Amino acid sequence: MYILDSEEIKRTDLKTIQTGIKEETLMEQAAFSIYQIIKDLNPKKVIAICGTGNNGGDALATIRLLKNFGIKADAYLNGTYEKCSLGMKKQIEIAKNYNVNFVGIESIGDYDIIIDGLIGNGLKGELREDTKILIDKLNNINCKKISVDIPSGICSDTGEIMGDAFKADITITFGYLKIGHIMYPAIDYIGNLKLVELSFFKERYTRKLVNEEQVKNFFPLRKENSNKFTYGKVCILAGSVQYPGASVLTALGAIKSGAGMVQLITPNRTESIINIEPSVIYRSLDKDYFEKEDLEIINKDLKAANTIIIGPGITKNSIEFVNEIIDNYTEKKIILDADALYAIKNKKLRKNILITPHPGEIKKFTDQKIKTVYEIEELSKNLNCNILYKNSTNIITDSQNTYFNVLGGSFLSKGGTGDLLSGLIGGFSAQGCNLMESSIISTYILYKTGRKLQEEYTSNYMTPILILNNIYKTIKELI
Ligand SMILES: NC(=O)C1=CN([C@@H]2O[C@H](COP(=O)(O)OP(=O)(O)OC[C@H]3O[C@@H](n4cnc5c(N)ncnc54)[C@H](O)[C@@H]3O)[C@@H](O)[C@H]2O)[C@@H](O)CC1
Ligand SMILES: [K+]
Repeated sequence: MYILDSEEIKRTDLKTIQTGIKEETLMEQAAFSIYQIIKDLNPKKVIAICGTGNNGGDALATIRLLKNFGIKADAYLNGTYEKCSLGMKKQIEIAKNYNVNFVGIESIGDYDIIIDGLIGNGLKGELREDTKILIDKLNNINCKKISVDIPSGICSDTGEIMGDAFKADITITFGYLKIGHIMYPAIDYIGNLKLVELSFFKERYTRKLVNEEQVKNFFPLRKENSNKFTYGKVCILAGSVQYPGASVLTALGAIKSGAGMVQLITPNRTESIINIEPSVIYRSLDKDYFEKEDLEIINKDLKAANTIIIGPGITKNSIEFVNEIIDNYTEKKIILDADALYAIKNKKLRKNILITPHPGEIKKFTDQKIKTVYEIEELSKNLNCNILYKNSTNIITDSQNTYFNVLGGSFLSKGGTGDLLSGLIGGFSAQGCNLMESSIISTYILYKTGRKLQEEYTSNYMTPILILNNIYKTIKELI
């Protein structure tokens, strides 16, 4: 499923109109879908709060339909006729022909459903003071709230709250989801999100939502006629005397993803991995941290792998070591996680490298302020590598194509989940998936499993190991 920004939506609208489908046809389709959703709620009295743009037009057309089909429905126009868009002016004319009642601001508390048609895709900058006051008033009315397209006050491109925002129980949008629908803090204002189709001219776009169908397409299937070499080798450079557990979680993630061989190399002694999972090929360098000169000792191990994971638990002491890995193993797929990210400051990377920062880790390698999907895509372009940005909504990008994963939740907010995720990504990469595909599959499996378990175990009780031990249930749904 494609995710569009406000410009792409406008372009789609224009292209559709250029094919010969009129704007009012699209508006009527939008209104009819909203009408059907509202009708099923059995309302007694509905009011639409209409702005002067086409968002107001959708809301007003809905009121006209409700009234025409016997439901009490009025409208409030926030502005003057003169200020209205052509589409909205037309809707006002039609509404008058249907005797729609336009009420004053003093009456808007008397309804059991409020339709928010103030501002949609046309929001520009921070909300005007008078609009903020109106939205605050609406938010304090106790009734069911429905937003047309996107709650007024939310930026369609980022999901930011531009001063204030209408708090909806249901948001009904058209044709495509927008970036603003799937990012925090907007998600807290959107309520139940419903997507309805319009006769839009369909095209290909560069941003998509991660869903089961996609993951099934990328998932590496296994053949009966195969051996361990069929599924690749991943070499993990992780851990330190300070963080011994991180390496264990990474290795377990890699092995349970289906990689043919998983080698774990730690500076410190973490022999316990053998007791937990004897199939892991384990090697300790018997020291506190990785250092540059260790490369000679482990060169053969790294050469034998197709994927290298480096970073979980290594600490800042190993920056030079990480740099050597990046510079000397250019033909390998490399996943740089956690403290390995310190090494990439001012470095040009490669297309076969993935970095996996969470918001707090961005400052390990750039002073740039990174928040929006545009900034992440730009960062990917500048660094010349793939990025998995681990925020509440995950963003996975190679700068050309971007995927959003919205399945995460508070069950992930625990130390160790990131280590496990790196292991899974490395494991799928070893099996032949590219780093984007591996990130998409791994985040999907981990988050979907966590989401299901959370219902039984609660988010508090969840641990990375609990999720890992159950990922087979999600994998079964994919193969
Ligand atoms: N293909 C499409 O794009 C379609 C769009 N439709 C509707 O049209 C909407 C877009 O319509 P428009 O482009 O006319 O724009 P909107 O109606 O979304 O926004 C314009 C309105 O917002 C107000 N506004 C903008 N910035 C503001 C600010 N900072 N503070 C206070 N008020 C502000 C303007 O004064 C005006 O009243 C969509 O959200 C959707 O509801 C539908 O009719 C169906 C088809
Ligand atoms: K709206």
